[in-house]
Amino acid sequence: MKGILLVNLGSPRSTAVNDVKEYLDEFLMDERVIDYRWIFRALLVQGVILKTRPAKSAEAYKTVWTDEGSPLVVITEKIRKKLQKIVDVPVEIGMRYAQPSIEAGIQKLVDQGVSEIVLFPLYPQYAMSTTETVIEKAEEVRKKKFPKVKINYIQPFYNRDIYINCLAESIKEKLPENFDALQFSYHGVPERHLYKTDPSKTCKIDDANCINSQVDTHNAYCYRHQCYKTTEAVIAKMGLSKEKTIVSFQSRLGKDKWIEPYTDETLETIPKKGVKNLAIVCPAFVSDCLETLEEISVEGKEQFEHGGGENFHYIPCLNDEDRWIDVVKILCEEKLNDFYLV
Ligand SMILES: C=CC1=C(C)c2cc3[nH]c(cc4nc(cc5[nH]c(cc1n2)c(C)c5CCC(=O)O)C(CCC(=O)O)=C4C)c(C)c3C=C
Ligand SMILES: [Fe+2]
Ligand SMILES: [Fe+2]
Repeated sequence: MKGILLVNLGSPRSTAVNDVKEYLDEFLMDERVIDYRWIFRALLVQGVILKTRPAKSAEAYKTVWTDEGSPLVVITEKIRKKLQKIVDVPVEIGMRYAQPSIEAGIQKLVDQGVSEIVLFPLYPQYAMSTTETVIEKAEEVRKKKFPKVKINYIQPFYNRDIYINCLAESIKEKLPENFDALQFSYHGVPERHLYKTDPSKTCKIDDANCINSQVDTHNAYCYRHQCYKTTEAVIAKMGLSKEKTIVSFQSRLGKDKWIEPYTDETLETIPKKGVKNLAIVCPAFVSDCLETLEEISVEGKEQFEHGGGENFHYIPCLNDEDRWIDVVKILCEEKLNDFYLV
């Protein structure tokens, strides 16, 4: 029997400082997130970051938390429920970090008689810290606990027409009548991660070709390339000009160089260049979360206004919109059918 596991990033179990600390410990000790040798990672995470960040992050989580829990987990569960209504195999969720874990999700499917799973990492773009770590973790769990279970993984879908159409329509519907620019703010990653996922090791970060060229052997797994390609395809679909579009990267952590331009700096400076009315969307996230509801909608708005901006319009993620659920269904069904081919 077949089943579907939707995997998202995960959130702390509550906004208590200790729960946020436990979550950040698991998240940041992932070698695909902070990719230093174990000893240096432990020194940085446990010796520095976990001393102060949990209290600060707990305060931020409190501002977005709902009666049902973390927005990210609540929305992922809503996606599951809606998908379950339109497919005829069991659907469960699993989080890469914290609860409900990937292992718990697989266990729930196995308990319903499932032995072939389509696992959907809910990230449009590939990165070590997104798709790669989800597959790595799921394979570890599968080999250790469920060796008889087969898993088919859904690949990044940033360039799939069905997804681009869905995102373009969703943005179009929510755009204000008057806006000077539409900003696409993606979660950032350290520049180093782009080199690490380049199989040919030839990426020149400053070379615009990396962003603009079609997919080739060097950028096939390049997160930044995929973010720019997402933007390019969406604005083409919307009929929006490049001149009215801004791409930037948010949520930096630590002292390393992250991919540029940075969202916070961009928000402060664009009003002086004439962008007084801004619409902003975050297409690295399929569901709203701390990074969109607090970092962009609250902090980002303040940065924009501080820079002289007048109207800041945040465009929500796809969340549980019906048209997105239809895309999830199609992507899952493609992989469900793959099992027949092996
Ligand atoms: C969407 C893709 C994501 C990438 C790429 C990513 C990389 C990445 N993240 C951190 C550090 C943090 N991220 C945090 C929150 C967070 N990150 C993503 C997604 C991506 N991260 C999401 C969806 C969320 C929100 C989770 C939620 O519960 O709503 C946090 C925790 C919050 C905080 O303390 O600010 C950290 C820390 C790194 C280092 C990294 C790159 C490798
Ligand atoms: Fe993150
Ligand atoms: Fe490159």
